[in-house]
Amino acid sequence: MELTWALLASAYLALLALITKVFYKKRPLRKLPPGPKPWPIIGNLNVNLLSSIPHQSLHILSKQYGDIMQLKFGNYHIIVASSPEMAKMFLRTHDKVFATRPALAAGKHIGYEYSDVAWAPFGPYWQQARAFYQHEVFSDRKLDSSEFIRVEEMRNLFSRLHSLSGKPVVLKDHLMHCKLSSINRMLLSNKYFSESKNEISILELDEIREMLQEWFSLHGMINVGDWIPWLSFFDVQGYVKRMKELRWKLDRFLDYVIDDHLARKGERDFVPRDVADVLLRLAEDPKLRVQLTMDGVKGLLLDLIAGTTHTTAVLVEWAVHEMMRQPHIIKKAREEIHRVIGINRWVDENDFSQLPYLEAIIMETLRLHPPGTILTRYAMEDCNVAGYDISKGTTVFINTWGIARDPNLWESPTEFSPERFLGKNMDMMMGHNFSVLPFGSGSRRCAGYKLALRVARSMLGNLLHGFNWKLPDGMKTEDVCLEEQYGLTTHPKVPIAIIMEPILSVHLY
Ligand code: HEM
Repeated sequence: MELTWALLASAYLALLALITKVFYKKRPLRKLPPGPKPWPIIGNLNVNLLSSIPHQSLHILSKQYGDIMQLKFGNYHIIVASSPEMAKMFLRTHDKVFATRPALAAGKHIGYEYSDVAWAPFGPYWQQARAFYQHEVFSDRKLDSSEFIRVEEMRNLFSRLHSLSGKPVVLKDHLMHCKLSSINRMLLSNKYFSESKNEISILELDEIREMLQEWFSLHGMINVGDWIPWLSFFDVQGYVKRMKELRWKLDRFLDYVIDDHLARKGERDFVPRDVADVLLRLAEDPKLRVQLTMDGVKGLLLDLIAGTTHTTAVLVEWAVHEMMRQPHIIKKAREEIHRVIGINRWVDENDFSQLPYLEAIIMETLRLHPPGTILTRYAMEDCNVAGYDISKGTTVFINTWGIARDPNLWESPTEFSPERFLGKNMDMMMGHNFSVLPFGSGSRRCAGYKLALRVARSMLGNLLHGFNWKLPDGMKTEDVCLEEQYGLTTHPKVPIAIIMEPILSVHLY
């Protein structure tokens, strides 16, 4: 009897061993980057990360865990890179593995089902869309031919500021107004918003400004439903509800623009006159490598409109905030401009090569206040990075804000000092020098940097050239706020109101 039991027990154990061997392959040990211990269910999505400014929290965490660290958002792995060496690993060495973005709710709802360039997954559609931008919008020829629009709109801005001289103006609103008018005319041949009660249009200026503000804010939120999918149904933070509301408003605007263009297309002797016309013609092209849908047309237009209005306005805004705290920089920059340009004309988009101090101010602003503080990537396959095993499906954050403030790389890193860039070339900001990456790097580098730089240089240059800047009575230079408001573009938390006093001849305004 005992022998039978012993035989049965041995047979059972042998069977168990066989099943285990067949069904459970031994997992090789994976080497993972260090990181804080995740909590059950939420992982490291703790209150600190959700409520604070993410690039600042990640910067602090990376000091403890190193320049490559692992977090968990819900059940998903996140890798944070915080040094030039690690940034280079993801953006250059393994660019092909990480050349896509995670599919988050913002991309679905307000990135037109991932059909704009910024959200589109790496592949033929994204390549086709970037090539379209390159040829139809950002080539030097196209940018030169639309310069007159930007010049006209900038003059309109200066004449508005001239009429408000002596009164405090919230510069941010005026910069966005100007950028919005320019880009809509460049892309759509029309502004499509009204600037006063006497004009009638599909939207008022304030409405479109608020829509774009919301677009940028929602892109910057950490939406818990993206990382804990079973919670997405409840939309606990209400972000998806806001995205859907915004999508409705965007559709109303963009459908109107598209219908207006389609109506003109029916006219005799029609020739495409703007980017929207060309996109609508492509949407009907059966030979296109990847079909372009109406959502795609809207997504591609929206990227350009939003990309231009906020980013460049935020860059100029930060420069003004920093300079108002150090008036000697304003004086030095204005002296350079008046010496080189004289006082009888405005600064052109092409004058920058003769204005090294202005260029250094823009570079220093891009270092200290990169409008996009974190670059986002997504692993398309398993990859070994710096000896660590990164699995397919991992999201990667590259904290460019933290890198550009690293005391090991930059002397007095939090100090605004344009002098550090005197004699240096803007090329170093274009993704080759991994200690300063305001436009990103690799395949997903900013598509619109050429336009951005033309606009920022002439805008900031002319604000210095044509106006004295004064703080309102009772406000001291040290009162100018440098706190950040996080979003897809991180902008000053408290917008500055300054008094702009014209200094050139009246006929120029
Ligand atoms: C100061 C101005 C600007 C800054 C600092 C800036 C910065 C950036 C950054 C950091 C990225 C992410 C790059 C990466 O992931 O490696 C980006 C992407 C992008 N930017 Fe800009 N940008 C600016 C202006 C513009 C303008 C004016 C446009 C268009 C009119 C634009 C269009 C885009 C697009 C479409 C992408 C997505 C590229 C892709 O995923 O393939 N940007 N930008």
